[in-house]
Amino acid sequence: MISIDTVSKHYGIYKALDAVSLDIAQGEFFSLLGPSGCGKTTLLRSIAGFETPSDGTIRIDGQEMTGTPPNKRPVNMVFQSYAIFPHLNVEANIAYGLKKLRLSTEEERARVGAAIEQVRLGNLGKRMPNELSGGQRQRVALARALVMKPKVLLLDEPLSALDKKLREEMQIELRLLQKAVGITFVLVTHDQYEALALSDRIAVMFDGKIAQIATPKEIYQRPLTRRVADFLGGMNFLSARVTGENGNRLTVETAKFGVLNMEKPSGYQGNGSQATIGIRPERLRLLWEGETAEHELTGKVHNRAYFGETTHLEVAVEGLERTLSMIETNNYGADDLPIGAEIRLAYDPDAMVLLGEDRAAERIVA
Ligand SMILES: Nc1ncnc2c1ncn2[C@@H]1O[C@H](COP(=O)(O)OP(=O)(O)OP(=O)(O)O)[C@@H](O)[C@H]1O
Repeated sequence: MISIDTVSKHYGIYKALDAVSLDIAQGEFFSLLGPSGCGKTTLLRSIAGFETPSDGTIRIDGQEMTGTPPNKRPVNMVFQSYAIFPHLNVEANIAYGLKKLRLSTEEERARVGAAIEQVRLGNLGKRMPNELSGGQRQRVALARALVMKPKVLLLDEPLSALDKKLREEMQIELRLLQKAVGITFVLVTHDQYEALALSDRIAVMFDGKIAQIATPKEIYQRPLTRRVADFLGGMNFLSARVTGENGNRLTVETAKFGVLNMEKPSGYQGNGSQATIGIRPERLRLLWEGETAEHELTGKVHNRAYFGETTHLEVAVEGLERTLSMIETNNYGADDLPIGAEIRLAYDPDAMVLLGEDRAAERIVA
């Protein structure tokens, strides 16, 4: 549906995008995720036609887009600051873009009505923007884009102006809406939870480059590098040493987690090299008295933070340079563990991932 082939964008000698390639399928909910300045907005704006790549090509639906202005592309963009007209009511705002299509009054009314239904604005059609909540205004912005029946909807941090609770509600709705309308959605966000909750696939970007493209589960559970792992959530990093190689598997020795057989990561350095292993905090589990596990460690509670539904523990383990972070749901009493308490914890070697090297990026055009 969208095919991006070695697209670069230079601002003077600065590389905002550096040879980015990716394909987005018809009907996919695809997110561009990364920290501020990584180039995700530049990429989205290039798809929309608001930026012209310095190099590379963008195809939409098989059509090369170079030289095609934004209003001639089969895409529509929803912005962070939902640009709706304050002097027009909801219906007139949604109908605005349709005027140039010169539809019959009935058809225009039907399309506006359908869009209002899609975003569940119900009977608010006659309201003025200043009589709407932030979430409702964002729905108007969405309806305004959907009413044009684009093949692709581009969303630039559309929910970032909303408060946390409303944002979470809108995330669920956005996902349902996308499945209902079947349009390809491309979302830009720096919020990893938003990307995980909404997307079919995510591209994580750093320094103008794609670091990894995968499904939410894969990118969270099997990050390719330390930087991707870190950006997607909490991760315990352990040093290790590679001592053997067999096909795409490596034997890896760790200080406290024994000898592990792991998948070879990208950028693998060779036998004998130092390696980094990651395990997510929620994949370490407290063992209570009488409980045993095949793989366990002992340690001491170094710090504890109560978060209502969960408690985060920092556990000092002798022989490890750093404390281990753990997240426990508060059913069993982790929230009452005193600092200094001796504990045992279980780990699952299958939840551990061998991380590849992050390559240093150069953003100045040579
Ligand atoms: N018109 C411009 N002129 C010069 N540099 C620009 C221009 N637009 C963007 N940049 C730079 O290109 C880089 C990528 O910008 P971009 O807006 O794509 O980042 P982003 O990942 O979307 O970040 P944010 O989340 O902060 O918007 C940034 O370092 C930015 O300063």
